[in-house]
Amino acid sequence: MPSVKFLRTSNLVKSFGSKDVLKGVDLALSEGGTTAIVGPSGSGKTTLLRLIAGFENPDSGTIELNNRMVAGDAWIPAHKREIGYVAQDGALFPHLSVAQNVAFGLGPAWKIAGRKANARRVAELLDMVSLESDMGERRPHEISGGQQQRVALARALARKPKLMLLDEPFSALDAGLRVATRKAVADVLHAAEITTILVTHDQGEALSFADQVAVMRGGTLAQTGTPFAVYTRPADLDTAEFLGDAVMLDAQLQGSLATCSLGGIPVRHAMIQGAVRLMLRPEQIRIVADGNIKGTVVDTVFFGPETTVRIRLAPVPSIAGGGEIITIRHWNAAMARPGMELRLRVVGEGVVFPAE
Ligand SMILES: Nc1ncnc2c1ncn2[C@@H]1O[C@H](COP(=O)(O)OP(=O)(O)OP(=O)(O)O)[C@@H](O)[C@H]1O
Repeated sequence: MPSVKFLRTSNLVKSFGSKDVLKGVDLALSEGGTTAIVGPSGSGKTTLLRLIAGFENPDSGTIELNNRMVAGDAWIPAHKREIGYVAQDGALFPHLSVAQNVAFGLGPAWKIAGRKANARRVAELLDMVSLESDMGERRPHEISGGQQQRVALARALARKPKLMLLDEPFSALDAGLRVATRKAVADVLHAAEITTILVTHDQGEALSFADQVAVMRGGTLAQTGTPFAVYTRPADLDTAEFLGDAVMLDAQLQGSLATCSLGGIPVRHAMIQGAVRLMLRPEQIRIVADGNIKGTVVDTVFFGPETTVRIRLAPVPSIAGGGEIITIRHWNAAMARPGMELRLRVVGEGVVFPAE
């Protein structure tokens, strides 16, 4: 029997004019979980989020939320779905103070509760997102981008939503603030046990934020799984390359051993045999003092904490292979200078795809 899911979209289809944006999306979320929908620009991520929120109607397919049909065979409007929504730019009202922005999120309850109760609740919400209550007097332009996003979150939390939808809420922030704000937002949502969907085109953000990652491409979900599973066992080549840097080599697969210029690499769950494309993540390839696999440094790029190193693999006469250029990373720039000959070792398993 399938497990009961908090949110389930079934075969969701949506077009705008002649453009087919969603071509049958099946997504299921467990209660309290965090899902990241990641995919290239234009793949349909925001459209999916807007259908779930109730801002748009699907052409076909259904959405069930918390044991209710909300779209498809029935229609529950956005304001009755108990959903919070934080947009890319926070969308705060510029003419209202921070406290007034948050109070707006209380909705009709704001009119019923007394002034003191409202002020208390606003202070509570600001505290939840780690903002000092004296910030309440300020206007949005008087606080930082990260603080603005936290105010937007406080406003979205005001009505105690069961599901929080975050549409690229960190993308306008600079790198340091982005990481800190993301962590703060994740902690708040986790503590409040709110089921969350984050839309992002940033792989690192998706992998670090969520316990389920759904990879969207061309209006369908190419793969859904834990961050570890989608990163280490991508379902296809495009997903492999979208989720991070990949070292791709031609290989011959026999049983569960792929033979290539980097030696014999174990492969799990191989569905094919013979000529394949083998994928390894760069961090699986280590520079070692001693070993059979040789390569020569072509060039390097220094990034601070790490250096990317392009290496031309030595010829391997036994398989008529070698000569490929691979890119790996190393923490010590001095270990790899152009022209140096290195020894390499592969750790872990590879993933294979049909040969092109
Ligand atoms: N209201 C609309 N009318 C017409 N076309 C639309 C509408 N909304 C979205 N589209 C089109 O649908 C496609 C998918 O858009 P969507 O915003 O869902 O993608 P996305 O994956 O969120 O992209 P991005 O990361 O760039 O925001 C795009 O080609 C977009 O132009």
